Amino acid sequence: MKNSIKTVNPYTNHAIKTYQLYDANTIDSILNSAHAQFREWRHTSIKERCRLLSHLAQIMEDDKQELAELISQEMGKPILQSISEIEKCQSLCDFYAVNADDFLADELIETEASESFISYDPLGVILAIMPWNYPFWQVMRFALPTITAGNTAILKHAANVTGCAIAIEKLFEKAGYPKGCFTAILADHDAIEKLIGNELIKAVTLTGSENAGKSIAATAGKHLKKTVLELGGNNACIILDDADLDTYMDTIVNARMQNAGQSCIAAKRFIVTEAIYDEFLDRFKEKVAQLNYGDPTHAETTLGPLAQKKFADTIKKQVDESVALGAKIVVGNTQQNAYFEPTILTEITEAMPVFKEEVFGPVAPIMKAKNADNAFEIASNSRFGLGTMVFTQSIELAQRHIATIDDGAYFINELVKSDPRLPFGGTKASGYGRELSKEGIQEFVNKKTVYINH
Ligand SMILES: O=CCCC(=O)O
Repeated sequence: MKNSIKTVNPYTNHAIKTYQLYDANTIDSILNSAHAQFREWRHTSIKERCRLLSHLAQIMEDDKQELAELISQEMGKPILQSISEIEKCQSLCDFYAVNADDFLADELIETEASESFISYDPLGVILAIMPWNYPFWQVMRFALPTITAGNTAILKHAANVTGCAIAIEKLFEKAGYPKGCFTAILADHDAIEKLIGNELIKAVTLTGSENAGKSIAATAGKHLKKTVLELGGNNACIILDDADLDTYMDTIVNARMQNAGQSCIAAKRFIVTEAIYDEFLDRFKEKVAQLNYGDPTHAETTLGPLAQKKFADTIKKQVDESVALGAKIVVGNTQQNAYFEPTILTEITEAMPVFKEEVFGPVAPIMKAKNADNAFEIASNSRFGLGTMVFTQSIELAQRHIATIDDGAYFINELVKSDPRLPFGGTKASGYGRELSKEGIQEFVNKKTVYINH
């Protein structure tokens, strides 16, 4: 069994660093220390927790360039997008620093009692298993509300972003969080399974693939532990005849191509009504041709490699299988190591991998729909349920579908995106539970009923 992790820069293919996995004793002592800290931390005031959030935002501001460079080096994200990722983490600190007090305040409910209310109490040590595609944001999205609610956190990050995991732990330390509030562990799957079974772990959250979600939820279920799962997506992007392409074409292309397409909420199926189809395809092609592939550390780069060569291999297979089933390549479909050329495909059927599977890279299958009803019908044919977006000037028509979309999000004239103020999460094979907003900070709490007669 491997007992080390080697990180590799996907653009240069050069090794970055080797890390030893933690042994069982080290993991035990981290868990004990997180638990010991929880017993203290749960009694700190919300005011103090919010002060630390603001301090954390300031430290990220000071270290922004260095942190962003680490993201770009470990997973190939273009530097300006890495900087935005750090800034989004700062905005999340700011959001909870202002709102946590309200979100966690006792909620009075009138009954026959002299007083009755819900008290939002922390649970204990929460384990997070996080992915590499937004290596700071996804971790902070879990950690900031969870810790601010009075829990402590242990992170098992994706191996290819181990440097980011350690940098995040250091950020919490530098911001003044007590030791044990947030700790990263370097561990393999077996160690994680064992950890989930430990009585000191009170709940588990995972952002990752559907299979990883099923496996972690099964283990957690065996031990009756709560899980929050944010899994894959296959978001439809519907373009209706009256879409305002002048205004939204950049947004639409960005919905698929940002982060080299490696986003759970990316637009992964474009469903375009007949009358606008040809114009849309031409304009999409034109924008894709303007993407600038290159060194992720250069500011002019807008498209980086995929985070690992094996991810590009998977995409190549999904595209080739779709082509064998009749898809037509308009542009793209070449691969070189971790680079996968932005690819546009047409003549798509619902049996093809590019339609029914999540394709985690810069691949845009574009389908023709007869009309709006047909477009929404095709869009709904997915096992996944993260989000749907529609571009149209017929707002009333789009609004009529609010009740019929089964996903966790529905965006009209905007790409599906996460926002600290809004709940984030999916349905069906995309998982369950919500992150961000008031919903997110109330996921890992005991909503305790308190009933008092004087
Ligand atoms: O991969 C999922 C996207 C994450 C986000 O934007 O919050």
